[in-house]
Amino acid sequence: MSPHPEGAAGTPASGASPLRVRGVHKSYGDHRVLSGADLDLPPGCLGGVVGENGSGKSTLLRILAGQLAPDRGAVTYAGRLGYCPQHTVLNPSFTVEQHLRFFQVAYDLPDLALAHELMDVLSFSAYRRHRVSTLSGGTQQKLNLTLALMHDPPLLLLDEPYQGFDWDTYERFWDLASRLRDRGRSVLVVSHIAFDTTRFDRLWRLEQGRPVLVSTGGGEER
Ligand SMILES: Nc1ncnc2c1ncn2[C@@H]1O[C@H](COP(=O)(O)OP(=O)(O)OP(=O)(O)O)[C@@H](O)[C@H]1O
Repeated sequence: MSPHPEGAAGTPASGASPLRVRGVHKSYGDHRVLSGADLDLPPGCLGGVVGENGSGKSTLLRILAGQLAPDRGAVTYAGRLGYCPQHTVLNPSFTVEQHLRFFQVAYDLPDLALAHELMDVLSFSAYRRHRVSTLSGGTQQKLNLTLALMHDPPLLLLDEPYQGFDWDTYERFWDLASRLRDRGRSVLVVSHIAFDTTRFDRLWRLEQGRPVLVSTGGGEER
């Protein structure tokens, strides 16, 4: 069943959890990657999914974002989502500002006030008129993240969002994620790195095709 913004199979998402995942299975040919994944992300929760390389984190996130259909299972969520994919999907010939304009139209936004604020927070406003092909990998990732956040969706799915960030930007990313959480947004961050786990309200480890809840609140790992 493919994800649907108003709930799987047209069933409006109900209850406190804007993201509800039930029994998601996914195989690539004979290679089983997800085997009955369940996950709930409430409002105002900063969640993390960690796991080894190849454990299926990106597959799970792509299914949650609606980019990939599961073989079986249901994903429901309420409202819009912001998805920051692992690999940037940017056009090298266009400038940063042109990307923002395209996404402004796609998201039907009256202005770019939030996008410009995010650029300030991530400190890359100086590159507004630069073409993507001239930007460093870290700056491209800042744009990738800005494009996912600029419409202020209630649910954010971020796949390795701090790749290539320097330490200051990495810290700023966490401040931003915490502020979004404090404003009631649900944020799910995927990472192959299991350090900094105390930053999460809920942490899952992807093991044998299923997210196993290893900590809730305060990052106390089981
Ligand atoms: N399109 C595809 N076709 C076939 N196999 C795939 C495809 N996409 C992913 N896989 C395989 O599925 C498994 C899970 O991949 P996935 O990218 O979801 O893992 P991951 O946990 O995100 O890995 P990483 O930490 O390296 O990003 C891997 O063995 C990968 O090779």
